[in-house]
Amino acid sequence: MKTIVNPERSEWPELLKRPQFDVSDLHEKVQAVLTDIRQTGDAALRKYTQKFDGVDLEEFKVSDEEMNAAEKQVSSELKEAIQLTSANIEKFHAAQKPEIKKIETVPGVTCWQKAVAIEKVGLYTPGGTAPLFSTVLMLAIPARIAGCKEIVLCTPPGKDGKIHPAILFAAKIAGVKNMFKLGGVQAIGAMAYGTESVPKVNKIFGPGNQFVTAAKQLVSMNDVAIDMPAGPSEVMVIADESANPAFVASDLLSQAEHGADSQVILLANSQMLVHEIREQITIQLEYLPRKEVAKKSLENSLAIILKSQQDTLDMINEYAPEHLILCTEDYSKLAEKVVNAGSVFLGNFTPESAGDYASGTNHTLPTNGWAKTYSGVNLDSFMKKITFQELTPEGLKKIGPSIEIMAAEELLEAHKNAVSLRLKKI
Ligand SMILES: NC(=O)c1ccc[n+]([C@@H]2O[C@H](COP(=O)([O-])OP(=O)(O)OC[C@H]3O[C@@H](n4cnc5c(N)ncnc54)[C@H](O)[C@@H]3O)[C@@H](O)[C@H]2O)c1
Ligand SMILES: N[C@H](CO)Cc1c[nH]c[nH+]1
Ligand SMILES: [Zn+2]
Repeated sequence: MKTIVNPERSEWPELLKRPQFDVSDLHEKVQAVLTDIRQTGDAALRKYTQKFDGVDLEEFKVSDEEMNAAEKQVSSELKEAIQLTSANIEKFHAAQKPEIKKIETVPGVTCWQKAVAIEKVGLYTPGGTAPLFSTVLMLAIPARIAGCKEIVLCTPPGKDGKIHPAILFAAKIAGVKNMFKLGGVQAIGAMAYGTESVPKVNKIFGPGNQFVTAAKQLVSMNDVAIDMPAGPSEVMVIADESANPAFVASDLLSQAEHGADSQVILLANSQMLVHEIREQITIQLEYLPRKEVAKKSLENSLAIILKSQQDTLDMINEYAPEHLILCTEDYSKLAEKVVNAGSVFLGNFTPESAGDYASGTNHTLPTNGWAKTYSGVNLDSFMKKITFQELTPEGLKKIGPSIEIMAAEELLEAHKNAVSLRLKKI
């Protein structure tokens, strides 16, 4: 992790770039796999599951026996933790249900919008290097609360053709019935086009590696909607003298351990503080099973010393982090001015892991600066809104003449007639 002191604003764009990997032929390769899946369905899924996951699968669908067997393999402590987490995710997302508000824009003209669940959704849970069963809960619980009729879940099989029991248990708790052993591009292609064994969906959700992200982008051009670009995890921590260096180090490491392509950024107000946090990183790193992954990610990462509060705020909003942790004396004031971030964590006792697992907020969040325009997954992501309107004759009399004038000016005589004919009958 390099330290940079008071960089010039002109240097910020280069400094704040996410790690770049050579993806020049990525889209071409991913497109070839997608085309094969579209044309040959399950046969292609079999071929690429063998090639990329190293396993021959006859059946992709997870059976009821597998689901039930998993329940016995999960410890009671883990089951309790999953149940507590699920209850909190449920509480937080159920509270997001929109109310129908009927608005009378002028007397006799009533308009309202109704949120309706997307009928068929596809959820992806990464499983390449870590069994992210928490992602099952983050996606499947809001999908169920929204009322999605068909929920399809894909996650990669291990070399033994099995899925981690905690992923299966989480899926069961969340009410998922249609689950498939498919990872990477195979999963995204199958859900986007449908195959003999996998149903086609209307919208695909979930994070994943560069292959998953590229496949989601490609299928979203013509075939299916997607939630957002959710790529390699990242965190930005803002610290001053009130921050606990050990806590800050643990938060930086918690996102660094996700993948070699993750990025963590520390914004501090003194060299001394950066030094203390670095010391803690060195100590804590030694105990991490994923130390090598975290070390690689720290090579993509930065400690930046900024003296001015305004610079700190501007840098947060310029970087638009997936996760933002504010460990400063005046964190409430600072939080109010944040306009670009996926999820914000306030104070010394709010670790980013709380949002990853158990507080109730969603951990599927926009990365790579997309927090400037996208929200994280929430109940709305699983719904679309239909508008309704009803006019009385009195209402049509009020707005009809304006419609006639505008339609005529746009040279759309049929539009005008639709009003004029009715006005003559009132
Ligand atoms: N932003 C978020 O909300 C969020 C949440 C959790 C995880 N993540 C990110 O998700 C990612 C998880 O990645 P992962 O790799 O562990 O799991 P993954 O499930 O995304 O990918 C595994 C799949 O990649 C495919 N694959 C591997 N090598 C390939 C190749 N050479 N060509 C084509 N396909 C190939 C395989 O089919 C495999 O099943 C990490 O980058 C992590 O940071 C992001
Ligand atoms: N931090 C990840 C999102 O960037 C989500 C996650 C899942 N498990 C642990 N963490
Ligand atoms: Zn995490």
